[in-house]
Amino acid sequence: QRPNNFPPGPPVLPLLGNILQLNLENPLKDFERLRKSYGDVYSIFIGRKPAVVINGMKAVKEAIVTKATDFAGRPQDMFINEVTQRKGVIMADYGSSWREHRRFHANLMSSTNQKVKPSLTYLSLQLYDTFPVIRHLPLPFQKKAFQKSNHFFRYYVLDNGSSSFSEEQLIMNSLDLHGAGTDTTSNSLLTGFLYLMNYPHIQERCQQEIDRVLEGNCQASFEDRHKMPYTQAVIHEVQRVANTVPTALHCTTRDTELMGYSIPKGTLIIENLTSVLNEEGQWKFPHEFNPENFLNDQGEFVKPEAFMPFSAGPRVCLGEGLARMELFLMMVTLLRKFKFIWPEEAGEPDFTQVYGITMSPKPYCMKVQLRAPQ
Ligand code: HEM
Repeated sequence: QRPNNFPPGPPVLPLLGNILQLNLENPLKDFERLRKSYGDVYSIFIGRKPAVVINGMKAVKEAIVTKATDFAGRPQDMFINEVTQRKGVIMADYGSSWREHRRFHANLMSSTNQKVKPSLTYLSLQLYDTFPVIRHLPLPFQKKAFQKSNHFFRYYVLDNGSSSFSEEQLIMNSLDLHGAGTDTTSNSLLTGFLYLMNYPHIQERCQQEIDRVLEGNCQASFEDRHKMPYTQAVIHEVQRVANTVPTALHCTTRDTELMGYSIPKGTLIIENLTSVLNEEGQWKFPHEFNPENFLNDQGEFVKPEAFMPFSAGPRVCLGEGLARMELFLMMVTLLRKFKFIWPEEAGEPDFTQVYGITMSPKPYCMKVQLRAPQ
């Protein structure tokens, strides 16, 4: 039974709840269908466990920004909590350990993020784990990676006397950052190049802008983005359609209210970010790939409020700054050097995403042509 004044939802079967009404391989269409019947805030039962699904910018904002701390918890009774032993940042509940670790990483990132190089601390950890072969190569990067990783570990162990810092926490935190930071950025890039190959006029317009702004410079810097409104709009539009993290799981930290409904403490919250990124009324072209979604009539870059691929509020993505920098520098550097072509023999492109904690495009082939030096 739904508690008093709980958000409405479909009829519930004993023990099974609503799981027969959800396609567990990809529930996003079901979430949208249920929204049409029950509104922006509704409830479903996953077995016997109630969950509230929050859709659309207005409701999502009220929950995670206006009522920020009320909705900043993470569920603690799931299988993943056993695996992570309730440590780390991502699945840690709202509380002092989460706060201390989040602050530690945020400080480390921002103190070193002033220039591009410092993010090597994180990048090197990721690269080192992803491509173990680099350990055996005599690359200058090797030494840097080691120094930076050592810096990270030393900083963690020495500079933090608090009780929530421990070796187990360090391991879980490293795994969290590795997990959260690799698939997300690389899947966004994969989606980006899939679209750019199939919208060659958009790719060319980016290249013209990049050539013009970087003329005479050997490298792009993150600051150059202010001079590249069109490329910025394209990268943001890529993130919008890539919808890389389609939902975020939260948990209420106290009895609270949302859009007039009552939600008890400890309720699982499914924040449907997909429903914001393609919400009608928020975007000029919600259902197509179109950089105009981020450009005003003067061709200037503008970021609508509904652009929330990193979520918002206290649990907003910790790596947002790093991810935005990575996406910009990688896209600009690659587009400057190469032309990306959809191979004729590949037939019609399939833009359907494969559902998961992170969404990815289906595997595809690309033709890469070196551009004449600009
Ligand atoms: C395009 C790339 C990325 C996207 C779209 C993305 C998106 C997200 C989203 C939607 C969340 C959940 C927020 C919530 O619960 O409301 C999240 C959390 C998180 N992300 Fe990212 N992310 C990206 C890259 C990164 C990178 C590069 C890192 C770090 C190296 C990172 C670290 C984290 C961490 C640690 C959390 C958990 C924060 C917390 O629970 O307090 N992410 N991200």
